[in-house]
Amino acid sequence: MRNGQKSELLTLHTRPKIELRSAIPGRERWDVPCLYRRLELALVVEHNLQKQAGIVDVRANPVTGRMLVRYDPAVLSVSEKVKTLILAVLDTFLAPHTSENDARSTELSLYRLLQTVPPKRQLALSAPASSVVSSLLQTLTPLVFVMPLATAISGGSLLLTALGITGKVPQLLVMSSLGAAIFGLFGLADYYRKKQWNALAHAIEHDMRLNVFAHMQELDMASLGDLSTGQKLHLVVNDTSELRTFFEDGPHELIRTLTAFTLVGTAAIVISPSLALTALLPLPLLWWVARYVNQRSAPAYAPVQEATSDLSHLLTSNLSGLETIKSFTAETYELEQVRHSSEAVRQRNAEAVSVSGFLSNLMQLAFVSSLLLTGTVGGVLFIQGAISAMGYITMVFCAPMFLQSVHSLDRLNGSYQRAAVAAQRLFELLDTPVRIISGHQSLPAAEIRGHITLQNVSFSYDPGFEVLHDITLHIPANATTAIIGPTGSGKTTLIKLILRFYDTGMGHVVIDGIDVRQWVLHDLRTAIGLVSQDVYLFPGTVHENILYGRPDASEAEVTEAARVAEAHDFILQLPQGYETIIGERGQKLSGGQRQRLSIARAILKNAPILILDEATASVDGETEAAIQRSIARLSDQRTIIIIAHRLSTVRHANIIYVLDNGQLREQGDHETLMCQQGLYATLWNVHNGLVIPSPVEPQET
Ligand SMILES: Nc1ncnc2c1ncn2[C@@H]1O[C@H](COP(=O)(O)OP(=O)(O)OP(=O)(O)O)[C@@H](O)[C@H]1O
Repeated sequence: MRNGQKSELLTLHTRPKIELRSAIPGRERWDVPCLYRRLELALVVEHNLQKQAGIVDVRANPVTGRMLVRYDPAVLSVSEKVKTLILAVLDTFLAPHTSENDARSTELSLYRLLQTVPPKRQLALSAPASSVVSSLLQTLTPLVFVMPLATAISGGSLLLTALGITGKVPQLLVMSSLGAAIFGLFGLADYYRKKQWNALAHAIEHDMRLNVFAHMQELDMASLGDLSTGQKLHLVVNDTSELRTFFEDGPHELIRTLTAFTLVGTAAIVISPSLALTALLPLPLLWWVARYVNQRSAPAYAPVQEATSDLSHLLTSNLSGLETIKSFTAETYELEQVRHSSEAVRQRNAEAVSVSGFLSNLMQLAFVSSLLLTGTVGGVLFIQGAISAMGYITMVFCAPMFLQSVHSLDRLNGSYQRAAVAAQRLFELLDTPVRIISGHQSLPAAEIRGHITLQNVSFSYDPGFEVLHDITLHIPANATTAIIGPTGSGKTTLIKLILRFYDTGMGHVVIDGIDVRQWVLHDLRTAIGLVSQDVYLFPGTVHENILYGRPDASEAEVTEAARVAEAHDFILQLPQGYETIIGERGQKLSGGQRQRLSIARAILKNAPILILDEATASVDGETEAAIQRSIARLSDQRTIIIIAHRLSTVRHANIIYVLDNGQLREQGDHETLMCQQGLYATLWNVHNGLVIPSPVEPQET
């Protein structure tokens, strides 16, 4: 960040003024003047506001000084809450010390990013070197025209005459050939330069994308829980590509500008100091016009971007809710919404084109005026004999390149800032420590017996809100254990602790006598087959999805796993059987079919511990009973844990644990628990319609 911007940040630490422009439930547009022309602040505020609970999406626009906030009305019911959040985030980043730290950390991030470049040693050297060569040649390209022209109108080249080439026509031919050679060389050098920077930029993007993705995979659920899928995607795709965009052009633009300044400036001073001064004269004017145009042409397009973003948001939500729209016969209403939104894009675009057309003419006018000034003053100096024809022509041809640099430097600044903020966001994630550290105790799956013990386990997702309280229980090997309890009682949480998606706050989870924290994480998770509540299937074929459980399994093993999961018959009825493509998240299958595929996948994994978390909730009773029978046959070779709300599913389990509100209330087999006449018996009776649940009793399990 520039010093000027730093001080700008420092001066703005009084409470910012913000004003609501428009609001509909779930979406508000705010005027936030302190964001105006402060790209970096806008990006940082946008990033941090997005992390707040209830905020769905934020667009902070430094060009208009406005902010669009999409939020979840269920969490942030009133506008005042959104306002409080915006002010809290602004306060944090406008406070003097924080701003400076933030500026420093942005710069540090870019510096850290540059440190990742040297390992790409060859590219790190060849890209800047090719830029220097290409820039030198580009600065010389005006000579392609200057040399023949000067030869034709002057008395000929003294140098060529001295070399024995006399006569204007031969000299003209030599000059033209030399010019063509320079131009040709520049073409080659620039082609090579583009390839080098492109390769380096893509290598940086590729490495960063892989690092960030790998780190996301390693991070525990608690660290990632703050980021929405959209934000994760933004980091992996958009922020990394922001770095590539900068490296593709930014450093080369800088080298080119410096080369043009140095070469043309030196040439101008050698030819005539007064002409050099003349060439510099229009610079302040041009700088001012370039800034004016850049600052105003972006605002002209900002409303177009906002309208386009609104339209795409509307389309995305409409297209994903097509079934709901149809069921409420709201097609006409939705079409009107889209028509209105699309019309806004068209109108704003027309307005933007008329403004930007004017601004581009203004820029051209400033550019031509600058050239005319140099040309006129140079012409006067030539007439007075202060400079030669060659010098005059050289300046007239070189000045445009010199002056153009001013325009590109201003653009470069914007691209640099976007890359610096993207780098900061990426390093912020990479710096998030991995909290679930693998242990050193290695245990091959074949040697695992599958005794699981929870010793005085307490756990909370958020400090102060304990969801499991002092649980001690034993899950025997080669038997079926059921965990039941009312919704939200902590059943899934308990499973997550066994898998080490989270670590216990207090107490121990022990498998085969070893604390799970001592296990090699890979071994632990390989030893457990999980069918979770939220079935996730990959967009591919049925066969590929089952094979995900054990990629080296044979055809026969895949079919056998499908049979055990009662999936084989329905798979054969699909259009292409096992080769049927099941669509995104398996959307071409019914809920029950999806569940059976995920059971088959877990069975194929053939892990010594199999956990079924509401795995048969969406299949009919008959199919469920068949799956139960198949799984029961597996239970003498492995530990099976079943979580189910349908109590008939767990009736035959060897041991049933009843959780209630994070506490272990009862344990025993079905008969024992029924005799106890406690919570289990009540739930069983409710389940079988023997008791009508009262509002104070648990409604269902
Ligand atoms: N990632 C999370 N962050 C914060 N709280 C959570 C998280 N996941 C679950 N909880 C809370 O922990 C408690 C137990 O949730 P859990 O999913 O373990 O219940 P459950 O018994 O499996 O419920 P269900 O039968 O509805 O699946 C609930 O109060 C829930 O709100």
